[in-house]
Amino acid sequence: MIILACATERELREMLAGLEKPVENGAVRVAGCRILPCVTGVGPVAAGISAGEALARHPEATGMINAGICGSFDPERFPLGGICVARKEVWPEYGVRTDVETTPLDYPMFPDMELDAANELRLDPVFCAGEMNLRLPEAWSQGVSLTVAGVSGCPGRADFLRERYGAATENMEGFALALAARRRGIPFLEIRTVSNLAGERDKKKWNFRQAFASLRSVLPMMLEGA
Ligand SMILES: O=C(O)c1cccc(C(=O)CC[C@H]2O[C@@H](n3cnc4c(=O)[nH]cnc43)[C@H](O)[C@@H]2O)c1
Repeated sequence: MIILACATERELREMLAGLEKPVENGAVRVAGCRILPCVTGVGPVAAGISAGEALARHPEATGMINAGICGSFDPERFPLGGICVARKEVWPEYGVRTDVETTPLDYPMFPDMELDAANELRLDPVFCAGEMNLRLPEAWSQGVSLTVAGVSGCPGRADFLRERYGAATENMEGFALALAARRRGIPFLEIRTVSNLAGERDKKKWNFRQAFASLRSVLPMMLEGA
């Protein structure tokens, strides 16, 4: 059974739209795959708590997908409405903050867990998709995904994060969910659709509707042939 974790009801609804889904003990069966829908709430704290609860309640979970909308640092490779796959998750706010930047703490989040850096998790989306018997279309761009509690609210912050981390996209839950899956030892995939440019405050330039519409195409493509 795969946990499908989305921050909001709306994102979850779009992910499951149009798919046949007879209910089985809270899970839904979609094209032969058992999926447990989970609304995590917005932000890394809510997501971490929700992931812990879901994994405790469902020790039989064999994988986790995090799906939702995101901001893009690179509109050429990750345009509005585009589907992107995280190949690394970074939590840039974990560390020592100066006026200039945040340097990762020497102290690990979990002393019994080795991360790639104190606040980074390398992901392996192709391998994890295979482990979950899912397709990962090659057309979906892969990039570094940042998880923040504070959404980038100006171009300067977005420019800094893009340069510092080689970041492709920004979201508010991915790192927490990836860490929970890593700790449990199950495969993890993060698939997001772009709703806005990171750091762009002009809502007329956002396109949440297009990002939600793109979410509808994600599961059917991943389940093709399943
Ligand atoms: O009020 C704002 O400035 C603002 C800017 C962007 C997004 C929001 C949201 O309420 C959405 C948060 C929700 O969606 C994901 N998301 C979407 N775009 C971004 C982003 O640019 N930076 C971080 N997270 C984003 C996020 O995962 C949340 O679940 C508000």
